[in-house]
Amino acid sequence: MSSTSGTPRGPIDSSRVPRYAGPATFARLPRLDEVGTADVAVVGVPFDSGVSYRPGARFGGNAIREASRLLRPYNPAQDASPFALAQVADGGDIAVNPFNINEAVETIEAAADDLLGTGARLMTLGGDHTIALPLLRSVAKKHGPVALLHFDAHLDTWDTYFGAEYTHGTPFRRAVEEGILDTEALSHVGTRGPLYGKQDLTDDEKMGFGIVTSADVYRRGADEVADQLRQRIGDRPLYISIDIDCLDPAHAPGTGTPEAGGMTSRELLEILRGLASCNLVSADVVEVAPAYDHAEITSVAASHTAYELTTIMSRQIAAARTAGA
Ligand SMILES: N=C(N)NCCCC(=O)O
Ligand SMILES: [Zn+2]
Ligand SMILES: [Zn+2]
Repeated sequence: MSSTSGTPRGPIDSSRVPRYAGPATFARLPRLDEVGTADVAVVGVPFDSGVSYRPGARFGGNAIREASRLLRPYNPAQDASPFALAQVADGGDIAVNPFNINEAVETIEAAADDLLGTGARLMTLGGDHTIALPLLRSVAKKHGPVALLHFDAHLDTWDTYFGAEYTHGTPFRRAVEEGILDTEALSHVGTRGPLYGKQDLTDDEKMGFGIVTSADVYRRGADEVADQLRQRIGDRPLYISIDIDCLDPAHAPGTGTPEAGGMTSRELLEILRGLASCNLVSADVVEVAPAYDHAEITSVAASHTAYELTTIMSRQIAAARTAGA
């Protein structure tokens, strides 16, 4: 059955089947092959060959799925039941070559093309931040250059590492060079930590990015930051890329390049809720490296982050359907 028409199939009922039983899918949702097509496809990309420090984000997607067993069907913060409003399904993993970054980038783009071609929006679970480039390429083929909200401790607009163009520190410079971002609406949020030089900031600004540092979030508060971001984005098609290291290492220790002084998970979730009216076409949550995690702190934060993003998309899909009906 194609579930984009008819009643969406929701998560396994945790009052009947204990939530710790059985194989993990995101939020205990059905697999994509069980429902045919989905409005939102949650997909893993187990790839971390683009990292500059600690490896391990290839295991991030499955760690987020495991942690997401505790998510419940109603989201009070957005007053919505995301899995009833739209068909959300777990599309499994995009299997990519760990020994050839260029090939991996091509494979991710092709797989994203296929999924977006079915009409689904993507909620991608990384993987390291390299994967944002092929995902953005694919989204831009469908929507044209997109607005980007990039939550991260890092700029990720550096040029190359050891001569490599495709790494987790360089996806957004490549994306600007390729013309797949709307340079009127680019923001980093949560930025902090030492840089290679002041030029990093000058280059970044020239590419069109605005910066909301983690200290700005602390000083101005989540609501004001969300208002400012919303104004900049307007009704443009929006892609949100969330590097879990935007959070303080206290809130997300399980990541590859941790930086002190980050946002709290409460701040991140609140900013996202403040963006609920934006036209979110796809999103990713990347850089969860479970080997450095403790008590699933990081993967729980990442699962709630993906839940808020999924809720935003589901609400918009339902609203568009009502408007079109
Ligand atoms: N995208 C992430 N997580 N990190 C980028 C850090 C690049 C560097 O080592 O300078
Ligand atoms: Zn980062
Ligand atoms: Zn990053």
